[in-house]
Amino acid sequence: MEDRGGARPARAAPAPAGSTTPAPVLETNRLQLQTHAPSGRRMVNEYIIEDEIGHGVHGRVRLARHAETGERVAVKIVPREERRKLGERSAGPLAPLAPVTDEKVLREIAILKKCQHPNVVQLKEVIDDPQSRKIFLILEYMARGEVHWKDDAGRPTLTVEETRRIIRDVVLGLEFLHHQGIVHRDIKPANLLWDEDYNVKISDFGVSHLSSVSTENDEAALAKTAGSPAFFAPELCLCGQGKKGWPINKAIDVWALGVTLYCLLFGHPPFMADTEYALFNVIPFEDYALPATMGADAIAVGPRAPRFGPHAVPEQDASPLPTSREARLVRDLLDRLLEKNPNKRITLKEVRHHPWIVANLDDADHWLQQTDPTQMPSVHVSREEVHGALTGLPRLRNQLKQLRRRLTETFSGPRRAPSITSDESGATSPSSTSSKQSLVRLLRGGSALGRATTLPSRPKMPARSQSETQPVGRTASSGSLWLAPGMDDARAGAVAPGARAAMPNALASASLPPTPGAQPSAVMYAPRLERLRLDVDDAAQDWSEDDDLDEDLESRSSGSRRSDADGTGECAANDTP
Ligand SMILES: Nc1ncnc2c1ncn2[C@@H]1O[C@H](COP(=O)(O)OP(=O)(O)OP(=O)(O)O)[C@@H](O)[C@H]1O
Repeated sequence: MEDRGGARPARAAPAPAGSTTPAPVLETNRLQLQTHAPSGRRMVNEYIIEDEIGHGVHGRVRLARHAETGERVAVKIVPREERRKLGERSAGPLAPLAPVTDEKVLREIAILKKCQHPNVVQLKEVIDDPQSRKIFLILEYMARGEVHWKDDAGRPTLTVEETRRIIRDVVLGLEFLHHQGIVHRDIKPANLLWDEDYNVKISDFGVSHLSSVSTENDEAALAKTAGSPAFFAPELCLCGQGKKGWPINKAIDVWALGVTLYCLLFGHPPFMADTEYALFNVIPFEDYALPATMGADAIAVGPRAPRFGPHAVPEQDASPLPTSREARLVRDLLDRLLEKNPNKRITLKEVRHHPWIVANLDDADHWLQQTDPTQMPSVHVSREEVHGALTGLPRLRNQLKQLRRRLTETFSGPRRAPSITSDESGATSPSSTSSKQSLVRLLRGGSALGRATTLPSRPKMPARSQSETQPVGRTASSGSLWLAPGMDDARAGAVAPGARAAMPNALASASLPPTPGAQPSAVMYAPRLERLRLDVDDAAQDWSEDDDLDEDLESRSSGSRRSDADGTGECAANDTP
């Protein structure tokens, strides 16, 4: 793996916001684990799993490579929680546990799907197999990892110009998020990742807030302390002490941006204390000090003692500050970002226009125009989309209900039974066994039903093995109009014309209007209809009741299970990464 830190060479000009065509986020409902024969590494669907990059509260992040295209991605492996299923409480402690996806993870996925911006880490695919205990988030790989901003001695490692570029990128990403109604809530250097070309992107939406999906009012949700205390805004600290007053809104991210700017310039945060409690009393009430110089290039900016609070130095006693334009501008920006009162704090739009931010740009006006988030389409994520962010059993049950209703309507609704006709290939209705297989396949394909004709074109994916009896179901969501699973149940139940080709013959022909002149035998037909209904019930049973699906998954995919040393949860026969 290449160097993920170190010196930062000049980089290519970043793509302006909104200039890239958003790639659709793939939703894959089927996990296939196998061994990549040439390397002996494990594969998760098309991705060859390589080294661990890091891990957070929710799981590990592994580097991976697409087997066909060679593209590198980061795979965030998130375990589901195991919980007792509803309705099985009475069965006692021995009742099997069901994998449940953490609400936070669902929210992170829903938010990431919405965020297609050059300065936000891009989600490419979600592999969510209801049979697996893990969810796999395929993210754009940020080759140079976290932004490195201080050395072991706590000195800044970035020059002032490098800091400006980083902050510029963060401002664009953050302004875009706010424009989408998302408050990140954990802006700090550790959540800023560098790509190969040293473009900075915002990552980690684990505690982010999206007002359109929140079940409580925005302020109450935002007031819950989340993130890192050193980056907490004064209004959050006061609220934590039970003192209300200032509103809690997206301005908390602007404050955290100010703390981040300070960290990058000076190698330490502006407010420090021995305990979290003490820190909560410093942040709202004390001014910050300025060191003598900023950046690795040690540009004069101070020193300046706090102007208010217990350590304040009266103005007449303070020594004059350096007057370079750079120093004046950066001090002005810091003061306005680290304004205690959120009502008076600078807005992100003002930050983007601030002379320190636009300094040294070839054409500041053009850049400002290109990076205006109000010129980008706004997308809406509903509460349903968060819960439908993944393929869950509730959605599957819904689809089954829809399918059953359709079958019932089709077969027993009309007085005249539909014709049993041959399809284009000359095949007639399938036998009950094959219809069951087809039906199960259809159901396991999940959202393929009714979606096939609505999908935008997708990136080329490698062909799957023909022997695979349960194909990976895929859907894609378009750049700004989301067709998130579960979002539109009516659509899931409707059979689009193009989707018929993928349906079992009996279902396809049954959903077509009766063929004139055909003479079906009601007597011959009735048992078949009954059989199909039973098949639907069987399939529902398979998917909602079977708790030992992980074993099934393993045996299907890779043979014997070994350890979970790689964090993927499921192991291929060859266990060596
Ligand atoms: N897309 C990515 N490309 C490269 N490295 C990444 C990527 N995403 C995460 N990482 C690395 O993996 C580490 C863990 O990331 P992750 O988001 O899981 O943890 P975290 O920041 O602690 O978040 P959480 O609190 O949600 O667990 C990060 O510190 C980062 O260095």
